[in-house]
Amino acid sequence: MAGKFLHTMIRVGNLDRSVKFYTELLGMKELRRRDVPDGKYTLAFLGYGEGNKEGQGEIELTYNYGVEKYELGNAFGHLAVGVPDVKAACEAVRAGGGKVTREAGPVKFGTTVIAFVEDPDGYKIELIERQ
Ligand SMILES: C[C@@H](O)C(=O)SC[C@H](NC(=O)CC[C@H](N)C(=O)O)C(=O)NCC(=O)O
Ligand code: NI
Repeated sequence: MAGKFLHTMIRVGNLDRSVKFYTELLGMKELRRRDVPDGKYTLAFLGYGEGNKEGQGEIELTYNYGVEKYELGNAFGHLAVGVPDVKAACEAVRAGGGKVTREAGPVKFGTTVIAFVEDPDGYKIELIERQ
């Protein structure tokens, strides 16, 4: 079956808090937002460049009215973002009040430089060094 990866959806407890994190600290752009009062939820789609329009994946932030916290469980791993300089990206996240949970350095048993940061809901985001 032909297909195209479009997005990953995560539920967040405060939409503007998450949009601020992904745009101001990770450099994404809010591409569109859709409020669905009948379903009591709001969606915000974020990504780099034009997102799906230029073949890039997007993150779909889902806010359910009045739900401020979720149990993340032990199944979710991480989202991954490619950046030219992981160490600098970690410093930018830290300077913006974000949490770096694994400092920049070669991946265990490998050579690619990675780091991990957490978003405001505690979802892990892997930063991978790539030009
Ligand atoms: C726009 C598209 O990418 C969507 O994912 S909307 C799908 C819709 N989402 C929700 O209902 C989100 C709120 C819900 N309370 C939740 O937390 O998942 C959805 O899942 N619709 C169900 C359906 O059967 O249409
Ligand atoms: Ni979706």
